[in-house]
Amino acid sequence: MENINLELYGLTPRFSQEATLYEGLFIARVTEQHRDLYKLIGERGEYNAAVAGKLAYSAAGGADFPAVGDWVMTDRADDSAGTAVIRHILTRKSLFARKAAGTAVATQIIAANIDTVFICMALNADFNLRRLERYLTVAFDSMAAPVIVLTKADLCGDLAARLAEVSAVAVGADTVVSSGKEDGGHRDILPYIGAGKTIAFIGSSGVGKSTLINRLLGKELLATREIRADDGRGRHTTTHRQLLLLPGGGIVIDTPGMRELQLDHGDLAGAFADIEALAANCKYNDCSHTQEPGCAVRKAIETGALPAERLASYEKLQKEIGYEGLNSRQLEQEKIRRMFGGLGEMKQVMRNAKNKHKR
Ligand SMILES: Nc1nc2c(ncn2[C@@H]2O[C@H](COP(=O)(O)OP(=O)(O)OP(=O)(O)O)[C@@H](O)[C@H]2O)c(=O)[nH]1
Ligand SMILES: [Zn+2]
Repeated sequence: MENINLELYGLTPRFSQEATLYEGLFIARVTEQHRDLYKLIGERGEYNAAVAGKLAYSAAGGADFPAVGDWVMTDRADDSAGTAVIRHILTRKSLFARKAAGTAVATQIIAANIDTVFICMALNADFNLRRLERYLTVAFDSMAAPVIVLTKADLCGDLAARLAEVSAVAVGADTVVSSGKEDGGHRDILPYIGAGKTIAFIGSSGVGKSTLINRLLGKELLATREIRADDGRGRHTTTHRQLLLLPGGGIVIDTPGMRELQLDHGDLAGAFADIEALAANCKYNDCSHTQEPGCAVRKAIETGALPAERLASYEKLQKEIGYEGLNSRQLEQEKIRRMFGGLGEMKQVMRNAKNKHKR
């Protein structure tokens, strides 16, 4: 019987404490998800589990389903006598979610309990400040701490200029530079990684996420682009765990969902703290920053303190989030299953959501 130190997998007193509420059940972390089947790591090692019928039945559009990174309570400590059953999900400290296709409110949880998310953007043709703003919005919404990683520094002729541009949009997030081509080219991200801390990488395809993860793992576990091209079997040909321990300490989550993360939820207030701060000085509380007198935002654009494109992308994202209104965190916390029990309650939720975005 193995004896696993779950702290290495990110177990903290806060989760242990919550687990004591469920006497007779066993705590474990989700390391892989394959449709309805989950792979978990528990005190006795890895085992397979499925979701309890009751949990599945009450799950509202996926927000109540476990995802990679979740801490869960199961009915057995291993699967030696059959697949275990997941009975509860412990309260998430962060989560990445997306709207399930074709539905208005159903949310699919992509990954949970990530401490730090590295937003990767390459310093070549991929470089796009507007996209960076969108990723920051998603990251702030998740409650994971964002760190911007500018990759492929070896392909950049004017690093200082790029850094200056990024610093104008990177409100509240650190920025580091990496180069996958150079030995130790990932050293600047190391201070953000430590034992028991869970990290993840997001960013466009091809920016070098797998390359960075392989560096951290110290081996070519993930197929990077040239390897994939060779064998023609498509991405991620090497079957790999979706939650992995790093040899130097820490846990990396890399699921297909994280890689394809759509930019549909976001916390504008976090990603656009500069605009929110300016707006606090507008003469009118509900200033739309279009033609109202005493608008501090427009004034900042006139004086050049705020780039006009930044306000434009703020407005665009605001519109996109708009009526959808509810961010993933609200969905999680308020449990839509109960919220949409009655129309009156739903209206109240919409009102709250609208007020939230007005602030
Ligand atoms: N010049 C240069 N190339 C790099 C660097 N990092 C990665 N690459 C190359 O960029 C390509 C894509 O890298 P990947 O690590 O597969 O990118 P990814 O972000 O994991 O891509 P997806 O798996 O599609 O999401 C590969 O050919 C890498 O060798 C870098 O710092 N400099
Ligand atoms: Zn204004």
